[in-house]
Amino acid sequence: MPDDGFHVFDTTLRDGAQREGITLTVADKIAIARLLDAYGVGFIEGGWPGANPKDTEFFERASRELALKHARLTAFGATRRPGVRAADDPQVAALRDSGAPVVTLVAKSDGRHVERALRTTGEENLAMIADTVAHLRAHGQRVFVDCEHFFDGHLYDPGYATAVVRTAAEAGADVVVLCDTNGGMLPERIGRIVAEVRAATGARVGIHAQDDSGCAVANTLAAVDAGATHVQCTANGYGERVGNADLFSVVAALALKHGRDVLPAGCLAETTRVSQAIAELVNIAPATHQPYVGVSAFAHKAGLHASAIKVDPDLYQHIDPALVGNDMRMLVSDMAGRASVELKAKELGVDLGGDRELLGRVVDRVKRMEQDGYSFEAADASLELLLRAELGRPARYFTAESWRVITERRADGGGITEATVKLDVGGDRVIATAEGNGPVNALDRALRAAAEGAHPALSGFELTDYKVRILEGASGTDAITRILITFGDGRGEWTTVGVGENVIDASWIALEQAFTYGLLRGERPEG
Ligand SMILES: CC(=O)SCCNC(=O)CCNC(=O)[C@H](O)C(C)(C)COP(=O)(O)OP(=O)(O)OC[C@H]1O[C@@H](n2cnc3c(N)ncnc32)[C@H](O)[C@@H]1OP(=O)(O)O
Ligand SMILES: CC(=O)C(=O)O
Repeated sequence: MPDDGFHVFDTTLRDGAQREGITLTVADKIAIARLLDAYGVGFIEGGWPGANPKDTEFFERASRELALKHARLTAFGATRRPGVRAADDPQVAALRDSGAPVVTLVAKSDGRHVERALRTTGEENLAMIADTVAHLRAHGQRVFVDCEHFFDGHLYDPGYATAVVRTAAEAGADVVVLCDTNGGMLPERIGRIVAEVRAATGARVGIHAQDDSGCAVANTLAAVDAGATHVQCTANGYGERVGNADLFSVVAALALKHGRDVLPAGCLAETTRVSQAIAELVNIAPATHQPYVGVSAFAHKAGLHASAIKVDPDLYQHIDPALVGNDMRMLVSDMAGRASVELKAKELGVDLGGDRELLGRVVDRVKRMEQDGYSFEAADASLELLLRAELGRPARYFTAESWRVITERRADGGGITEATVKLDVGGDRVIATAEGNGPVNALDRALRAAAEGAHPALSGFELTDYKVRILEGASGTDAITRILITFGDGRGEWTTVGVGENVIDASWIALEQAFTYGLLRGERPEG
């Protein structure tokens, strides 16, 4: 269990929810809080009680429903309004009565904001901070103070910004968090100011970095290097405008590069799973290129990289992906060499026996096909069929003699699409015709009708994705079309690629391969 000497503070449910496109229900918040708690963060900022009914309800339900194992629930809100006592300010009362053992208070620390946004004096702002901290402390709550616009404020008037930190600490704030609210700072300046503030005040200092200059993670780590012992982050970097410091990058860097025990034992390996689960809950597709957790974070495409990775994966990876629950992936494309193909074949469970001549043939074929418009990066199933064919062991459950599609449109707007396929299935010539709502649907049905008798597993295959990409767009309707088709069978999914001068040709190739590959994988033992 990480000790209280270093805080991983998550604000996904508060600052993360300020991202455009995220709208969380109370149930979403509870589910995310459970994931973060199991992941082992020290604090979960749940929202701003009193600011909206949802956040108020979250805190009511959290006290009853969330039995947090690692994290302490934290309520966020502002210092009292100017000219009122903290005890008489209804929004301070909402924080006090939220049931949260910890409160994070946002306070102004930039003189310009005090004068122009709060419309009060520097002195009154200091009194607002001191009163509010003392009031909540007197009610037994632990208090952190988020100094909004701290770094800009420090550049404008270092004396006043430092006085804010000193006031908060002297009033009983446990941690004074220096915020790069506008996100424009760079790491060197963050490190220097954090060190100066610590030396001047002796306060325990935290960091909250927005990502507007693309430096939130670097700024967080620079602050830690300069002595900050509390890091505020959000899952996948969600947050206001472009976002916050990504929790997963920060935690992985602290654990794996700084050697700090920031999570309970065993939790770091859950990083990728937790990142993806939260992405699902907020309904934003996981960022494929996110450091540490993205599906491409350890995907290797260049042939030279693969040839070194074959000797030792560490030669082209900054960490072992398993440490954060991710996997290395090999991509085969026109940038591949023999080593890429060899490693990819291993990943797919196809033994090429280290045959250099065979590997060279596969590389040449892939490169030629990619030149013609194919892309194997996202179509492992097509690549595996190609490897098997080159090995002289093609997967073949049926052979197409011909296919035909007719689409009829009537003047009244009605119409029909009909496909006929002629197959050789185990030596029998089978002809089947089917109707569909479009050419691909009709071909899909006709193919099943022809082959299902011999291969009943086909009935369990379901099309889950169909992507069309027009290549060489300049040639208009003469363009080449690339189709990626994904099928599933309840146990998993697979993707095939087809290329052709028309969309139906390309779709047929991808469809035929998808059915073939589905039957092939059905022969393998579960898992
Ligand atoms: C940097 C950050 O991301 S901080 C997080 C900010 N999060 C949010 O704003 C989301 C939730 N906010 C809300 O629901 C609303 O803004 C509320 C309920 C908090 C306030 O709503 P309203 O009372 O209608 O005020 P409004 O939003 O227009 O303005 C904010 C007020 O808070 C005051 N204020 C701003 N910062 C502070 C502070 N640190 N201490 C005290 N008061 C503050 C402003 O001066 C302004 O006062 P005014 O109403 O006298 O002009
Ligand atoms: C507190 C906060 O979210 C900020 O200053 O950016």
